[in-house]
Amino acid sequence: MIKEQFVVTSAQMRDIEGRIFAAGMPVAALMEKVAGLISDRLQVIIPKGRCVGILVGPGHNGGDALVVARELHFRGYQVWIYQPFSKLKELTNQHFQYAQSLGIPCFQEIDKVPNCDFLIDGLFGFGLEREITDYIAAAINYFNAWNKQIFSIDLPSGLHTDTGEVLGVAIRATQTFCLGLWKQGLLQEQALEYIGQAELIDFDIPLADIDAVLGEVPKIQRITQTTAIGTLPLPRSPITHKYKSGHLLLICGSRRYAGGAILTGLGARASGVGMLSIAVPESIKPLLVSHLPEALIIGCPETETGAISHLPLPEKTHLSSFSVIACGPGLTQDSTPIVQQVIESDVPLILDADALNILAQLGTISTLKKRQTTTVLTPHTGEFHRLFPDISYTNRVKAVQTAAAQTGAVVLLKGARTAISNPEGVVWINSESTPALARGGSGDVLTGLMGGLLAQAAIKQTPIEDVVATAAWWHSQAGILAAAERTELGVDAFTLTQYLMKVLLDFT
Ligand SMILES: NC(=O)C1=CN([C@@H]2O[C@H](COP(=O)(O)OP(=O)(O)OC[C@H]3O[C@@H](n4cnc5c(N)ncnc54)[C@H](O)[C@@H]3O)[C@@H](O)[C@H]2O)[C@@H](O)CC1
Ligand SMILES: Nc1ncnc2c1ncn2[C@@H]1O[C@H](COP(=O)(O)OP(=O)(O)O)[C@@H](O)[C@H]1O
Ligand SMILES: [K+]
Repeated sequence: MIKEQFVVTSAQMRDIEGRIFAAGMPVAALMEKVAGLISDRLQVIIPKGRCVGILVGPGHNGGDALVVARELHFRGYQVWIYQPFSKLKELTNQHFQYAQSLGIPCFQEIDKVPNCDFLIDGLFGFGLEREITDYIAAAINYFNAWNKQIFSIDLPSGLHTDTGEVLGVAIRATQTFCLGLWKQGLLQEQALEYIGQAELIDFDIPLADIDAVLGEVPKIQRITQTTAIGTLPLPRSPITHKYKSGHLLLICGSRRYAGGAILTGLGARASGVGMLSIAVPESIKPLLVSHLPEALIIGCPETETGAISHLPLPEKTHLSSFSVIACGPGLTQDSTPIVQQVIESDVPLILDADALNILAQLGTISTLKKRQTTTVLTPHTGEFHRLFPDISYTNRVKAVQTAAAQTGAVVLLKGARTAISNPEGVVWINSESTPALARGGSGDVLTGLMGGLLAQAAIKQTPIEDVVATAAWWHSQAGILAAAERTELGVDAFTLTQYLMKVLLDFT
């Protein structure tokens, strides 16, 4: 495991730091080390000599900020301190005394602070334990209203370390320097607008201390480039052949939603899967053939609404010749028998979009409980609510853990920070994405991509949830790359499929 993968609660961070201090590392030394790293980063970002306002809280987050104030002061920045608290922790108080002895202007009153273009938020870190009220809340609102660049130490002050919810009011940071290990709250959707650009400041926490607190297999992990790339079926064996790179069956599309089938097919194509079969209603078969000449397009009998009525394949035996089946994009809700058929098959299965809506109608838990092989569900929040009406999805980590435990499936809940859980409750969070993906069709692309990767993984026995996490990572990295080159308005689902390959060229 690498540092970037771990995700901790405030209690776990407290325990980990407690082990470091118990082993002999003086608190003040760690603070000096951490704040020194932050000061180095800030000197790269903030032009020399500029005015910098330091917001200091009563705890060690404030202590960090005071060390930063001292260092920037010596480096020639115009520093002032706003410190409105009457009682400070001992170490924080010492740093405050010293800053004052250096002649750094310190203000207790909000209306006395001079204007400046850069603010350092050292009010609260992972020790925030209750709602922020009265004059501190007023101060946070005041500084937010400046609309200046704010750099938060560890967390934007006011965010709950574990859930990311705003405790009354919170600093809207331009950048957040998360200390040591990613805090769980920084990976929650509701925190995103307060975090700004987040980066991890590694201060050499021994892995032994992390393992001692989080255990061998941590419950929650951040998907990282390293883990994602490591899971890809690369490099290929020189003696491979098309059947050794998996055979994926997509069951998707309808006369009404032909595009969904094409997008899913293009996502699958980008995965590198060896053999791709796509079952669609007969009437749109020519369309698929023209877009995906390499795929085996299976024209199916269709209902009068233009949905697949049944698969023309001979019963089950044929289905089991596929490594993976991905079913749902553009299917419409008139294809219930197909969804029942694939659920009853013994083939690893991804259900998305309308297949999920049909599953919800059939009864999520009762229908899935018969399945013995791999099932992956990829709902967005709306589909999730239909599938699991009594699971709240405000805490998305808990939501996917509960859904996965109840169904025995791997559950991926799509969104700005996609969360994935396996039935044992191990959760992966995709912590980097782009709102450019929030457009119709981009979920279809993910389904195809994931199906193709799973089909290849079946050959290599790669754990299912690692492959699902890699698909989510690859998909969002393609969105990020496309948005960088075409703006966040320029990433339609078809374009997204074209960027999937570019991502790998960057990372491999
Ligand atoms: N533990 C350590 O020695 C280290 C901690 N670090 C820094 O210290 C921070 C944790 O320090 P602390 O544990 O002191 O906690 P914080 O500095 O996050 O602040 C908690 C303090 O604020 C008070 N407080 C909490 N909620 C409040 C509210 N709503 N209104 C008013 N006061 C409130 C608490 O009573 C406590 O004194 C980390 O986020 C990080 O910035 C790093 O320097 C590494 C070393
Ligand atoms: N605000 C956002 N930021 C980043 N990614 C997002 C955001 N909103 C949605 N997404 C991603 O976009 C895709 C949308 O999928 P979905 O809702 O299934 O679309 P469709 O069903 O139309 O294909 C998912 O991969 C989801 O994670
Ligand atoms: K802070």
